[in-house]
Amino acid sequence: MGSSDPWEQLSALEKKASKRAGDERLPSVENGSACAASEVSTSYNGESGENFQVVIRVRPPLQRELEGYQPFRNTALVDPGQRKLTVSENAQSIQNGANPSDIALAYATYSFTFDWVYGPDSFQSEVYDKSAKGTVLSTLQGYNAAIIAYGQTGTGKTFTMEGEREGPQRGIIPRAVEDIFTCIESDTATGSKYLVRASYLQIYNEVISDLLKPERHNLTIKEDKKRGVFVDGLSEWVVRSPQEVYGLLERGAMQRATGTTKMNELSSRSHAVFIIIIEKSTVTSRQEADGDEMEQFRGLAPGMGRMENGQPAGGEMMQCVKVGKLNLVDLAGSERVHITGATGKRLEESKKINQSLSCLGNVIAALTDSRGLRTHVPYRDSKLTRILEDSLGGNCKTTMMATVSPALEAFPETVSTLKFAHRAKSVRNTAHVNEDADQRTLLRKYEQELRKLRAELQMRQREVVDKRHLLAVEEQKRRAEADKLAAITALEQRSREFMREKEEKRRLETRIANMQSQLLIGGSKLEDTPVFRTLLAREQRRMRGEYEIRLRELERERIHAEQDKAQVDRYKGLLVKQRDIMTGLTGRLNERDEQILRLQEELEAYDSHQKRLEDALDSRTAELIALRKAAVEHTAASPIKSAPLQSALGAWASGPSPLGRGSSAILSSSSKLLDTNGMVNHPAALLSSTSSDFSDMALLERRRSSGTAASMIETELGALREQSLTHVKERVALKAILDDKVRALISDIGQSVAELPIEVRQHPKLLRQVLALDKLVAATVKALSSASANAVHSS
Ligand SMILES: Nc1ncnc2c1ncn2[C@@H]1O[C@H](COP(=O)(O)OP(=O)(O)OP(=O)(O)O)[C@@H](O)[C@H]1O
Repeated sequence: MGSSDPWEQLSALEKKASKRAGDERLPSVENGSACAASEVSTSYNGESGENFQVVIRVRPPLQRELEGYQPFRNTALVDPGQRKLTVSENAQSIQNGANPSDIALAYATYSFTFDWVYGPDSFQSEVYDKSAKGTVLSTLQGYNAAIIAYGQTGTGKTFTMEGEREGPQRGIIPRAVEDIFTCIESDTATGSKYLVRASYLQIYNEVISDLLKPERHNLTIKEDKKRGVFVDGLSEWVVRSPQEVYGLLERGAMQRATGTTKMNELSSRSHAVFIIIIEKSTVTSRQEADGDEMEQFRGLAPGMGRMENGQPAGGEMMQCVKVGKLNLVDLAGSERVHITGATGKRLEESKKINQSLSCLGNVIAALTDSRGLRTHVPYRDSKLTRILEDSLGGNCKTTMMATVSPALEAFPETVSTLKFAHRAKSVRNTAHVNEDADQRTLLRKYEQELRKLRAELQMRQREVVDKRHLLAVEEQKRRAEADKLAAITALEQRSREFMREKEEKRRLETRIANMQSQLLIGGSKLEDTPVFRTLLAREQRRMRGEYEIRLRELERERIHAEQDKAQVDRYKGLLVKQRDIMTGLTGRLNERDEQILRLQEELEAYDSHQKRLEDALDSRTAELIALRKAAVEHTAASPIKSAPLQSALGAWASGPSPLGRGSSAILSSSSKLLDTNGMVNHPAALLSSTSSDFSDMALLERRRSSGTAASMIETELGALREQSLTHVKERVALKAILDDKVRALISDIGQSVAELPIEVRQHPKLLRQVLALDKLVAATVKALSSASANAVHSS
């Protein structure tokens, strides 16, 4: 399909489809042919599927159409009773009684029947009640439902879907929201619960955005078995009243892309989908429930799901959750760009809108393929068709609301819309109730969360009760202790009183005894009478008994009090001891921590110091090896042998060649300590080998090989002697040259200098240089003389 204009594409599709179906009578706007209204009507007269309704709404003429450069001419004739709409370029004549078939001969004339046709005078309430209400309310039963407004730009899609928020001009969305909440409120069945949430998205230039969370942009569409097709990352808002939904709608409307076009001052430039998801939970007894659909439900309400003798108590209660989804779709209006004169951004928008509407046309065409093959439905060709996949030919009760203009200037678009809508009438949907068989609904999650929270609350309450009990016991204990203290104080007081009484009694007894000793009864003292004595003895016994009992009691109480005090003291002592131990332990732990930290730091410092030393050692070792090697080579190559240097080199320097056996042994020994890259493998070992053990190693090497290589040494010695003699000769010759020729040369120079002019002769540098040269020659001759003597001596 080359063109991006949906009208043209639809016509092409119509032509194709009609050819396939062998239906040549279908009208075609593009080829200008027209057919009789009755014929057209008959050809389209199939019953629409119950789950896919198509209705048409003709809006009243707009001011712009009434006041246009041409006088307004109506093209739409509505017959609501017959659910029939006739559109004609000469509708006026038909309205005046002319036969539509006759008019169709000269003017393009079409007749269609739909599930409902609304004329320009229709009310919003009428449209909603007859064509939307049923679809909307089916969502409360767990069905998917969709209302899709389709039509040319400026024909009343937004007016029909949204209208005004209040008053009689309220559109389908506000009325649907009201109805949903009214139904929920009026559902008084016990156990019925609802959870309603809403989302709002737009597809603008093929990009899906969340209108309620604008930062969520460029969302992707996903599909899974449970949820069907859904927009990943789209925000969902739980709503509890129509007002909350209106709030969301207003927020979303502010984000929605709109613009002014030639056809509509506030044209929607995006497809908008307002989604309402309703989860309904009902509780029924198992007997009433369908085994497959219901899920055992326990714990939502007291007594539910109780088991008695392994049988459900009083009929086991079941929870059933149904999920209904309502898609309210306000499509962006299609337009013929060459007529509307769109340019720049508007042109791009229009292209994208037309493109996605073309995809919608393709999907409808595929779904209504007259061959009934439906091999491939191109849902994935656009975001719009992908989102509406369920609503078009899927699990959904869908109402397509096609809007048209009555104006003659919009006649081609009107015819195209009607053809598209009529084709859509053949779409068949299969709607079924969505049961939450796998417990994934939000409602269930909320309920589970609620149950968990309630259980937690109960536990907390129990804990609070326990704590209260503990507090009461502690209060009792505190009071008992206070009482005990009071009792002890009282006892001490009583004890003191008792002692006082006892003292008083003794005093009285003494007084009585004193007084009685004065009395005489029948010639004898009163106390001496037997009656008196008996009485006194009895009284004394009684009093003693009483006092003894009282004393025993007091003693018992005292012991008790002392024991309690001792116990308290013991506990106190223990606690103090434990506290001291803890304090001590904490102190020691802190000390240990500090010590460990200090040690750690020291260790680190030592490590880095050691590292530095090792590095220094490595470089020194390398230097030493290089120096020794250079010295050996130098000694071997030099004709002059310095005794101190040779003794310093020790065994290194001895050998027949500049790199003789001694030095090669050392070098091979040191090379063992170097890896293939010449890196020092073990610096400490190398140091000890190079500083003192190299000569030992060379000697050892010599000893080891002395037995076997004695002859080799002899040969080497002979060669050395010869070499030495040659050197002696060379030195003697050199000495003679220096003595004769150089001295003579110097005296010549001296004479030449003496002959020079006085100012040149007195030049300090020249004289000094001649003297220095003379001295140098003398020293060299001397050195050569002693070296020759030594060489002669040693050889
Ligand atoms: N049935 C109607 N009764 C009265 N006025 C209507 C009706 N339908 C549409 N209108 C008016 O027509 C104009 C265009 O309508 P609307 O914006 O709803 O068109 P649209 O199809 O949504 O356009 P677009 O696709 O460009 O967004 C508005 O001013 C609206 O009030």
